[in-house]
Parts: sequence; C-alpha cells; structure tokens
Amino acid sequence: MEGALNLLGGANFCPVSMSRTLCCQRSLSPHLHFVSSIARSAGLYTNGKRLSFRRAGSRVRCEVRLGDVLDKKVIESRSSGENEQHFTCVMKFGGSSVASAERMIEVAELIRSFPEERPLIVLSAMGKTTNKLLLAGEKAVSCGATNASDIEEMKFIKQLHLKTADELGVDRSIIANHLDELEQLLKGIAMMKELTLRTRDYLVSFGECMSTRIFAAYLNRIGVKARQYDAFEIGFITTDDFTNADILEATYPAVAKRLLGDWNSDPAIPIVTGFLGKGWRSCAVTTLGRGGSDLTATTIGKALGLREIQVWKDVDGVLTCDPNIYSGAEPVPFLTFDEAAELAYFGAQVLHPQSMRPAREGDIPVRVKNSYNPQAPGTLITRNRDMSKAVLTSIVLKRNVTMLDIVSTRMLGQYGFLAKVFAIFEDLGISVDVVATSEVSLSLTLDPSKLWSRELIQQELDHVVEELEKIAVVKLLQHRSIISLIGNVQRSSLILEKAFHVFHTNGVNVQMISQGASKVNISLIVNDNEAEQCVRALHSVFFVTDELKLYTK
Ligand SMILES: Nc1ncnc2c1ncn2[C@@H]1O[C@H](COP(=O)(O)OP(=O)(O)O)[C@@H](O)[C@H]1O
Ligand SMILES: N[C@@H](CC(=O)OP(=O)(O)O)C(=O)O
Repeated sequence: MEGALNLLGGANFCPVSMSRTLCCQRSLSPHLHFVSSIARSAGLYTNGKRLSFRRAGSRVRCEVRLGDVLDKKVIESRSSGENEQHFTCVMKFGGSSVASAERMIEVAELIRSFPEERPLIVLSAMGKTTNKLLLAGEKAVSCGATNASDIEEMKFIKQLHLKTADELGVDRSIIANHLDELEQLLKGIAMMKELTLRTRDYLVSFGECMSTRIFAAYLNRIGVKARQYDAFEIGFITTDDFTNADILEATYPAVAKRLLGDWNSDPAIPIVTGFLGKGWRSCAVTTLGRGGSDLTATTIGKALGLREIQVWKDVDGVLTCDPNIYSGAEPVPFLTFDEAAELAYFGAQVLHPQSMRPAREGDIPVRVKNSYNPQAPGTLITRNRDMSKAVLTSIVLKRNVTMLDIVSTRMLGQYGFLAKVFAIFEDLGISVDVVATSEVSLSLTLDPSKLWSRELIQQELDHVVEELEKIAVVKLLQHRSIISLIGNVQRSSLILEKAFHVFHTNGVNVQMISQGASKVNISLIVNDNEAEQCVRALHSVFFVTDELKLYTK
C-alpha cells in the first residue's frame, strides 16, 4: 500500500491541501525543505529517511510508502479528504502603517477586507519608535542611572504604547513586562555608560515586540484569531553582525516548520515581529539593518513558498523618485527584482536593500501597496517585465558618499594594482559601491549604508588613504552624492543624452559615471549641494514633460 504526495508544478503557489496531494512551486529545489516540513507537519514522518522526490516534466512526485511512515493514522485520516488551507500571502506593515491605535484599526480592517487571503502578518515598530529607542539608549550612556527612567524618549514610548493598548481595548498587561524590562535596560546602559552594538539590537527589539503583541491582542479581541511571534524565537537565524545581520539558510526550514506546525494544530493568523533575528553563535537578538522588516516578509514568503509578498507603506508604491525631493513623484506600476534591488541598494528608502534576494530566489512576486490608500494598484515586482517601451523607471539619490580618486604610481602592473586596491578595502572591511577604472587609475565611492553601525570617522578615512598611498596617489573627495538612473540600460545612449543635457543646462559637472553589470542602473556622482536640484530637473525631463515621448517613438 502506498500514499503519494503529488507535487504539482505551476507558476504560482497553489493552496496546499493536507490530503494526499501537496502542491509546490515550479522550481522545486529551494522548496524541498518546505515540502518536507509540510509533510512533517501533516504527520507524514518517515523512518529517519529523507522523502525522495522524482521529477516528471514540470511535475515532481514524492512517494511515501506506508511501511516508511511512522504515523499511519495521520496518513489515513489525511487521505480521507480532509482539506486544510494554508497561508497564501505575507503582508508586511511598516512603522507608518501601525503608528497609532487608529492606524492599527485600519490595518485590521484591511486584513479583514481580503477574506480570500490567508495572510501571515509582519509588523514593524510603531511610527518612529526605533529612532526613539536608539536616542534613549544614547542618552542613557551619559545621563546617570537615577535619571534613566526620566529620558524623554522612554516616556514617549511608554505613553504611546499604553495609550494605544487602551484605545484598542487591549489589556495593558500585554506589554507591561516589556516596558519594565526596557526601563531596566536603560538603567543598565546608564550604569555601564556603554551602548554596545549587541545591546543596541536588544534595545530596539522592544519596538517590534510590543507592536506585534498589541496588534495580535486587538485582532483576538475583535474575533480574528491571531498568534504573536517573536522572530528570534521561531527560527530566524542570522549572522552575529549586530545591527546589520544576514539571514542564514537554516532560517527557511525552521520558520516553515514552526509556522505550519502551529497552524495545523491550532489555526490562527501569525503576527510576526519584523527586523529581528537570533545570532547563530551568540544566540542574542540581532537586527537586519534599518528597514529590515521588508526582509523578514520576503524571507517568510520564500520559506513558505507563498503566492505573493505584500509590503504596505505610506506611499502609492515605489515612486519615480523620493517624494521628499519632488512631491510630484509618480508610482511605478511594474519593476523587476533587479531594478528594485538596485533602487533599494542605491538609497531608495522604500525597500530594504537585501529584501529582494529571497523573493527572487523563490520567484515570488512582491507588491508594494499604500495602507493609507489600499485602492491604489501599487507596484508589482517580478522576475521579468516587458521592457520594450521602458526607458527610465526611477531616479534615486544617495547622499553624503565619499569618493576616492586613486592613480597608480606604476609600482605594480595593472592587474596587480587593482587587486591590491581591493585587497586594502577587504582588509579594512569597507564596502565600495560605484567603481570606474582606466588602466592606471580608479575612482570609487564608499558605501555609507554599510557603515551604519560604525561612523566612518575621519581617522578611518585617513587610514584608508594612508594604506592606498603606498601604491598610488590618492585624492579624497567628501560630500558627494550618487544619482542612480534605474531603467532600461539597453537604451543608455538616450538616457545619457537627456541626462547630460540636464546636467549641462544646470551647470553641474558630473565627476564620475558607472554603468552597473545588472544593466538596470547608471550611476553619476555630483556634489552633495547640487544633487537635489539635479534630481528634480531629471525627473521633470524624464517623467513630466512630453519630450521623452518624442524620443521614444
Ligand atoms: N522611490 C521612492 N518611492 C517610494 N518611497 C520612497 C522613495 N524614496 C524614498 N521614499 C520614502 O520611503 C518611505 C517609505 O518607506 P519606509 O519609511 O521604510 O516605510 P515603512 O516604514 O512604512 O515601511 C516613503 O514615505 C518615502 O518618503
Ligand atoms: N523598525 C525598524 C524596522 C523596519 O523595517 O521599520 P519600517 O518598516 O518602518 O521601515 C526600523 O525602523 O528600521
């Protein structure tokens, strides 16, 4: 006798039925662990053997002999037609979407307004809580232990969370322990007069831990069954790079196992803390870098092979430029993972730079939506899109970068020179982003976002220069900006013609230019104080005037 798990191929993830048929995404390999974990959570344990899969065209078949299965009863009962539905999508709500009780009510309504969706929810900390926690920590270092509970930001955070709990009709006890512990932590920092990166991560974790507890309690109060999860307790395993940790592979099966297992035994909407993980060596709380809840959402999306990942923001999707620079920026309806990743990497605050990786690996569409305006279509990010009419998609500005002009003293051959330059950056642990080379010279910019956790102080820069001067003449140029033109670089001549016309008419000299290998990005370096004016002028030429239409006919 034989029970078979048929894993059906298809572009989208189909609802998983817990009968004898399981459905999986088209590319199976990243999902083997996922299928195994579904099988385990369905009670299909094998005798310590791996489930074996056979490919047949786009279908993959996995056969489980009852002789192999420990829990016969479960197989029999599942095959009798019981049909449990799993999650279809993950919805991430950022700080702006859950900034107050009123906003949380709207988000709850939004979740309820999609009854056909079976979502998992990822939440960030309320409003600007993360910034306030960091500021409180910094003040605690020098305020003295007796004054720690009087830190203005601590009072604000306490009042915001208690008020929100009250307004939502949720018992204050749900966060009381966290608030007490937070005060103790600030006292500890004040006593030690020190705020390490590890403590910093633990400190900011209180924001997500409290927002998710309040929101889950509220959902339960209004009759929507929900269960709160701290990401660091459910398998988000990361490197120990506090303040900028990377998700490790082991996260995917662990998270899938825990969330699916709980759902099977007692279905409830999971409300997961964004931004947080657990260091694999230290076992301490880590964070994924600012804005890291996007990455939490895409990681869950990949772990469970979901149909869609939704990130809900306070704007109508990814826009043609930062709306703080030009308020008339327009939503971009479609993007590829590559475009979105470049856009995020080069400074568009709207997405976390690493967040596209799991979505791309799992080939799961990401939709960026506006929680203040749910009717707006938002931006859909997928592997491919029709680029035939695309020219420029978005303009991104990264301020305050440092540029280095490095000219070889010809002590080394060309390849030796480049290798030596990059070895110096490797030794110093500094990432570079834009690079342009000639045979004997090199211009590059240093990536300030990678230095989020440690200020690139003058001393450190001097050290870089000192090392480089052993093989080259070096010019250090600070207060520069990178303007990245994200779009169809197959049309680079058109893009550059128009862009340089703008720079020329604005009297701006471009100091460096580089076209990324991803073929979706051209980066130009200008002075910081000229950059915003250039972005506005470029935006007007590429997106507002009809001139482009003439060019693209
Ligand atoms: N190209 C862009 N498209 C959309 N938003 C952008 C862009 N560049 C910068 N932003 C800013 O990013 C903000 C949304 O990101 P974020 O603050 O991380 O949202 P949330 O906290 O809701 O996750 C917007 O309010 C906007 O000011
Ligand atoms: N709260 C964290 C994580 C995060 O993702 O926030 P948001 O979704 O509001 O950008 C931060 O402020 O960085």
